[in-house]
Amino acid sequence: MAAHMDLVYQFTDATTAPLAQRLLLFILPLMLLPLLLHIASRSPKPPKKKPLPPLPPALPVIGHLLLVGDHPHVSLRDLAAKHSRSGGLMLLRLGAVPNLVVSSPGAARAVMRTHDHVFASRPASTVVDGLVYGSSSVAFAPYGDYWRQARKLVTTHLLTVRKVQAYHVARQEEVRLVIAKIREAATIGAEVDISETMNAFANDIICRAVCGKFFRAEGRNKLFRELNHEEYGITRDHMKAILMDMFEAGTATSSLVLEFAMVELLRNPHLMAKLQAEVRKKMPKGQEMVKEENLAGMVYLRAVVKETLRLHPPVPLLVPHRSMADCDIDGYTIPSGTRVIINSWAICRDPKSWEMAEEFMPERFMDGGSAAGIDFKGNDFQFTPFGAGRRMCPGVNFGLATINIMLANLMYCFDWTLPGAMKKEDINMAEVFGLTVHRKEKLILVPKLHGTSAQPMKPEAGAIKL
Ligand code: HEM
Repeated sequence: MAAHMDLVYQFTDATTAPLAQRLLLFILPLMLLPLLLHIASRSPKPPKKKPLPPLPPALPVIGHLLLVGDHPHVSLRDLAAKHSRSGGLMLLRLGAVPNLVVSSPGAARAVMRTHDHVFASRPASTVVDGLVYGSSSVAFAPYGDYWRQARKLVTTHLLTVRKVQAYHVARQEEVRLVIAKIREAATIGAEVDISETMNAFANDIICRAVCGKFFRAEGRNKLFRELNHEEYGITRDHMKAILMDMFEAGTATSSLVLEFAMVELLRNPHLMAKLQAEVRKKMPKGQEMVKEENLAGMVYLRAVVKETLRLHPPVPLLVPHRSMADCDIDGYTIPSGTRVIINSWAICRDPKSWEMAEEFMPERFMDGGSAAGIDFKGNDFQFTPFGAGRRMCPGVNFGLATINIMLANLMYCFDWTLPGAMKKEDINMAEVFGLTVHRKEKLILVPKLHGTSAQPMKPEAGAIKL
């Protein structure tokens, strides 16, 4: 009994029974544990944050900057193949900025369709600010009221299907001027600088639409005069920025497609012959030039243009997007403010989506072909040369009208060869990367008038600049 009392004493008297105190401290939590566990299991858990997309190993400060070479679309494709799960999402730190790289149709759909409202902004860039009146152009403006008004202005006044059709006379006139100059070159056996000629042509087409017929001669400014900037709640400077944007966005893109189409057709003479046969067959006898109303039945022409856009999308990484809120995709968290690079070039060449992906094969888009139903209208995420969603290119119809009529006429009026002893294997396909990707070397070709056996008047060296 005395021993028992000793024990009780030891537990209760803090000064004289330290062993009992320590035992109590040990046993009490054990006794309370079931109760604590029960309470914890009933209280709401904070949501578990999803992980960031995979990042390749990075260097301090510069992050992944050195991993991106002279051809970012190519290095980003290779990095994504190595580091992202099924090639979809990967995070790169380029300097201080986190960049989400999108490299699969599924991830592109998530960014430009499912979460389009989150990713529809543009990152700020001081370079762009200097160039185009402080990001006030349509292409670089952040998402918001200003962008909405600016986009509405260009679509309603310049780029609707009806407006684009209304310019067909101007387009036909510009095509006629180019064809006349190439005819001159063909007659004297001169070479033609196709790169330069197509660029000037695309620029003149935009000029006619934006500035009116007499812009060059009289400095008049048709659309500037027509547009009431107050109606859109924007300043005159903004209006200038928006219309200048049309030259930037519309010239290089359309002319590059024409140039790459010609390069691919020269590299594949049997396809050029097939296209020429279609265009020449569909034309009424004796007509001097292809007109827009003749284009309707030219299905192979459309397939050639599509295939050119697939292998050579002029804007291979689209224009960067920016997220405006945290967003979960495919089990990853994408933090607000992330810059988004969509590698449309890589997706357009991915063998998982395309049969013989690296081959120029317009037949894939024809009836019965492996990509027969696929289009670039923003619904097929394996093929987005114009982007998709809110930021999709509003100039699709304008660009295609320019490309189709010119390519049809180049095929109808001339036969084409490479200069001198150059063989198709000698064509240099090296590219230079910018916002658009262009060929390192200019495309110089020799035209021969179709349907004439007459020899050129006198062979002449040097390319004609139109
Ligand atoms: C073959 C020709 C063309 C191609 C391949 C092309 C491609 C593109 C691409 C990839 C974008 C960015 C889409 C995105 O960020 O997701 C874009 C934006 C844009 N394009 Fe085009 N484009 C072409 C022709 C044109 C033409 C002819 C015009 C106008 C005359 C034009 C005006 C614009 C504008 C204003 C934007 C900015 C849209 C915005 O940010 O809301 N484009 N284009």
